[in-house]
Amino acid sequence: MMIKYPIHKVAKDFKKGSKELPSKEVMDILTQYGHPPKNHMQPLTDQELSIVFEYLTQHNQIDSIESVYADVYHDAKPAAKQAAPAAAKPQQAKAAPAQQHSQSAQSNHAQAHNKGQQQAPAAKQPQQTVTQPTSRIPAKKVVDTRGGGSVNLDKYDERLESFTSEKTQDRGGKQKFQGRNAQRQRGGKQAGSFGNKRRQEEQDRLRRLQLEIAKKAPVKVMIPDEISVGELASRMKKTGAEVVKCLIKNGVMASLSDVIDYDTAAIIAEEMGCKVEKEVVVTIEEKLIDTTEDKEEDLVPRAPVVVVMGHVDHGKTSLLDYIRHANVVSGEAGGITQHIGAYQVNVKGSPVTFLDTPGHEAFTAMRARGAMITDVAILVVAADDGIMPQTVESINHAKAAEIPIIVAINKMDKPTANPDRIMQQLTEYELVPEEWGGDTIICPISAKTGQGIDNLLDMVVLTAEMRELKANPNRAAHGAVIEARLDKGRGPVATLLVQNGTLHQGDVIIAGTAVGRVRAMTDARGKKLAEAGPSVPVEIIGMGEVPGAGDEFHAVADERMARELVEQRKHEQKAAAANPVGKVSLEDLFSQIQAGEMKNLNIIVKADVQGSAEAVKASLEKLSNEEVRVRVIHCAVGAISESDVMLASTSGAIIVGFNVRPDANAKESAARMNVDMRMYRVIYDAINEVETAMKGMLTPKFKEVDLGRAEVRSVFKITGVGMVAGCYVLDGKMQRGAQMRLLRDNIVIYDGAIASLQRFKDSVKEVAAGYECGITFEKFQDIKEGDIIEAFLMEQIQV
Ligand SMILES: Nc1nc2c(ncn2[C@@H]2O[C@H](COP(=O)(O)OP(=O)(O)OP(=O)(O)O)[C@@H](O)[C@H]2O)c(=O)[nH]1
Repeated sequence: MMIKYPIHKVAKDFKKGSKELPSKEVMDILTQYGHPPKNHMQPLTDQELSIVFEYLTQHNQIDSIESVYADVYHDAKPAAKQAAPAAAKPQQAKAAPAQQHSQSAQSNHAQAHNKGQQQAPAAKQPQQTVTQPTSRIPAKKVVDTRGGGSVNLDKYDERLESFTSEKTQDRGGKQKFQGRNAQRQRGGKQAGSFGNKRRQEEQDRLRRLQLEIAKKAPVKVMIPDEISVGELASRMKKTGAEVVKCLIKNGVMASLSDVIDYDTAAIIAEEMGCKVEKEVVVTIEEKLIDTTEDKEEDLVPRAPVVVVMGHVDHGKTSLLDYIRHANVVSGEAGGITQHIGAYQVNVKGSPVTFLDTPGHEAFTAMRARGAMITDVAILVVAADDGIMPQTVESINHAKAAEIPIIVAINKMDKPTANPDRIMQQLTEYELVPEEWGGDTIICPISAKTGQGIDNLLDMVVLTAEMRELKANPNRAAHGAVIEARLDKGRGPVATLLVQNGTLHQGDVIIAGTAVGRVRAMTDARGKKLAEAGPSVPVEIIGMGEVPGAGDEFHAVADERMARELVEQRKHEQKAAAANPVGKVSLEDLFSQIQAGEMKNLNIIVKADVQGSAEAVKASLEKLSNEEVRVRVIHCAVGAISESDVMLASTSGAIIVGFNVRPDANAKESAARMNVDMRMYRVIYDAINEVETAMKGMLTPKFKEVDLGRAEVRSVFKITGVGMVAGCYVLDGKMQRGAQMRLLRDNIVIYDGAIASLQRFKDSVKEVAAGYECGITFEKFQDIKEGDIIEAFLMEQIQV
């Protein structure tokens, strides 16, 4: 059958680079193979077309067939559309026979070819010699030149596909090929109908091949941290059912709308033949806040930030005041007049920043909020007093924050001062003075006379130098909010400590959930500043609302985005309040140990007497094994306070109370911060529970559910009944039969059950808050006015 496909059209359809192929080149090929055409208008026969086609494809080879089919697969739709023009169809239909003919054409005209090979300059390719216009297309070199982009063969898509499908058969052997060829040559209509059938088969085979190749060329899927099953399916170009099936196979029962995590999704995607890439979702925070590490060469030394801690009345405020007012070594006029929460002084040319809020509460409150702002702690101990409970707390807080401690033995002007005794006591807390061979700097001072304060400041500078504190002033400011309040005239006022970068007037800052522009900046001397570098504390106005003390602040470039981030943070805060995150608890201790997250189990021990505190501490520390070291980071006598809870929260510790109870604030903070508090009355129970928890054998069966608290206001004796506590219910309710414990100064005096509950003369089941009642206890008579009764129920926990 003749095809009306003239030479010039063929030449036009074969592009060479961006140019059309000259008709002459096509004519040359035909001449070379013994079919000299009359002119460029001559329509080509099937056979001639095959020769041209094969010659061109032979001389424009691509690297691998897979790449061609991968393209075909990916561009399946557009390719199909482009292949549609009706004019192309007859030629495509002839594609298979054309190839078959090519063999005979080539063998018939081998001679002609050999002679004419040098006459085909257009067909020459630099990497190929034309000496072997091979008799058939080699199995692995093929077909399409689209890979090289030099020939536009869109029109021949289907033809090429047919060729390739034949090529897949070629692997079956030459004989088969020849057999088919012979059959074809036998010719006739019969062959035509066979041809149709065969073409169908070939197309089917091609489709299968394409599918296979598509599988080999995996779809790349981007998977975020979480993804719904439906979305995953669509990204993998699979059906939802397929994905659900694969999930079930992997033991995950999920429907299309369920959200699965990255790990699960990645396993499924890989199993389904996809190439997985993690989709990194950039949050507003990441976009807005520059968290890149500073390069060493950008860093310059910065002033140390110092906190003053110690027991009540040991002279913290006096020391800070002395430094602030005398401004001893700075020689600057004026002195510091305002209290803004922090100030900076010069010590022989070296600036030192002091947090002007004495005590560890403020310090711990900031740490609890994640602000690590201090570099050095000055521990003030009164020379005439000694180490007191808050001194110990301060030591433990500073140790937990891993900052060096300089001890200032204060009140040295007093005749009763006994620094040696204090140094002796300090050794018990691993603070061994330098003069005794340790590494703790001890400075005897008097905040009243100023004695030794120069030396103390020198030591601070020295300690800071050892730490090589550095920052990069040439970047957007970042730091912490030291104090914040609402001023009637000026609006929100905040003291910021710049920790890195430089804060400029006019900067947009975001601190916690507050955002605003720095309208004005002043230092502790009331001096206006245009900018503040690292370790410089400044008071600023211009925030939209009052930020929280301890909040981190960042200077940012985009105010609109900062406002968006604030909204997001507010939303997250709400969600977090509703669903507090777990910290350390005995229940999940074992899993944390196993997951390698837990190397140290930090414990805070509070007990009723020093002896038991020490005993509990020693016994707990003995539980350390190769995997976990049990560290008692704070051990003291007295009720569990809010400060203990904060320390626990910041150090990831659990609190063990031995014969003591938390006070109301501590209880509330522990619930808020999710700190695990365990109360025991027998040392053995405490040891046993921590030990079993470490072994993962803790099976809590009961938990306490608080009912309420009542205060004993009077005690009277009723014959036949015994001592009756006349009580006022402070909160919650009292309930007959409930468990109770009797506290005296937050020390547990007795625990048992409420035996009877009376309202006037009536025996009642429960009494609510705000009412008075009479309570008797089983087997306990030693009730005193002011005692507190805590009522609770033991509720079974479903394990
Ligand atoms: N003699 C003498 N008295 C001092 C010295 N330092 C402080 N004091 C006195 O000790 C008392 C307590 O001093 P503060 O500076 O208020 O002590 P603090 O540690 O800040 O106390 P709180 O703020 O209550 O925690 C005051 O009456 C001071 O006058 C000192 O070096 N020598």
